[in-house]
Amino acid sequence: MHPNALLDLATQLVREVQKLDAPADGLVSLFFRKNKLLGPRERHALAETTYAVLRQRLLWQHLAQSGHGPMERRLVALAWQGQPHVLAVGLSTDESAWLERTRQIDFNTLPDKLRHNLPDWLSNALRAQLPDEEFWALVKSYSEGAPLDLRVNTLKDKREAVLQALLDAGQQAEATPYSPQGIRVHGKPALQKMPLYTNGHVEVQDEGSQLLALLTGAKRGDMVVDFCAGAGGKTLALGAMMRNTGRLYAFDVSGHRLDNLKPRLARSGLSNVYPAQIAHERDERIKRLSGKIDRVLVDAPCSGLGTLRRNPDLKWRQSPKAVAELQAKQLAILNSAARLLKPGGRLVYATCSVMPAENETVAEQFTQEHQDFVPVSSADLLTQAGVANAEGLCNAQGQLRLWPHRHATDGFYAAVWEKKD
Ligand SMILES: C[S@@+](CC[C@H](N)C(=O)[O-])C[C@H]1O[C@@H](n2cnc3c(N)ncnc32)[C@H](O)[C@@H]1O
Repeated sequence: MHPNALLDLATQLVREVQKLDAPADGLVSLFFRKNKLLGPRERHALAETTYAVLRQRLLWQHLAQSGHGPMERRLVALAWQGQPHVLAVGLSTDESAWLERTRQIDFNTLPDKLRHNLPDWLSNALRAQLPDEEFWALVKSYSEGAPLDLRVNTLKDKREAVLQALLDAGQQAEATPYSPQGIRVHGKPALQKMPLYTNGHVEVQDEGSQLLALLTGAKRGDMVVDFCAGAGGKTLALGAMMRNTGRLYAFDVSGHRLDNLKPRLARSGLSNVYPAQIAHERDERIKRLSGKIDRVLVDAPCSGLGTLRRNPDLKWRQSPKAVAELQAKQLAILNSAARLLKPGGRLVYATCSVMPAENETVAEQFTQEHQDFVPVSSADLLTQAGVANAEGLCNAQGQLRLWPHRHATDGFYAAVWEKKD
């Protein structure tokens, strides 16, 4: 495609995504479905440029003020991630001269806000939790993107064997430092074409997610509920921990998300999973299973603010009001899910958020209101599950608290309780 046409399409895509009225990943996929002539390399350039605009939106908007022409075209020029010749050929002489002038600016001299590219409410919430140096390390991690983590399906294979197969196929990969089932792959392999993937030996799953599943301690013969199962990332991990025995209910209010679990289940070889759409957290099905379940995982709907490496649009699409609304929902779901547990059973509450309002605050309120649930240290449970240096993954209360800049995972949180006998 001619550079002019490619820059025009990039401008259109950035205009769509900048409306911030829908998740960026969905808008990018939709755009590619509508523009079938784009080749893989062009798609990559457009997607990466769009994400680069979102990641450093305040900086680019500030620099774009000095240029001419449509704002989105200026943002594309500033954040361009494709081949340099596209800009060299596609931009006018004036545009090229302007871009060159912006490149002379030393970004380190700019105000903090243009360097961290976060809305005030979010930077304040992060700074309240992290010393200055760590805050900037976190900001840096956001612009580096996320690695590709795989979880080995232990029903079908062993981590060492999968790792060797990947290395033999010329991939750069290594065992993840914490999860005993994890492999981190560098570069962008065509995973979906690999037999290891199509035959269900591996699934894509952030190392942090793998640790959440481990916290449940689900084992052979257990009755387990994955309350907010979605497309089943954690369901699959739980089913493998249970060695395909017992009964694993995968509940979600979204039938569409549960539908996405089906092909993954087929690949995984699991036959102990019972997906079921529920109307809400107080659905009749939940009442019927009350007091019968050994392990409940509540992977609650959350702001997703722990996933900014992958979803930079969320920092512009979320708000303090949305976080407060989510907190109320999270407590309602947790309270309802807790009723499922039998005495001695274990409850895990998890989010992919770094906001205390969705994490420690929810856990504290639950503990205060449920004298029959005793908090359990995630650090101890992870150590028992064979995770090295588990203390370093947890907050002062022993709850799992993962950070991209510290642990190279998404920002996950988990609190665990056991129901008194
Ligand atoms: C963080 S996502 C789950 C991700 C999933 N566990 C995984 O590992 O792929 C949260 C899920 O909660 C679901 N959800 C929202 N409200 C719910 C409710 N009241 N009861 C059960 N699930 C709910 C959403 O549809 C969404 O799929």
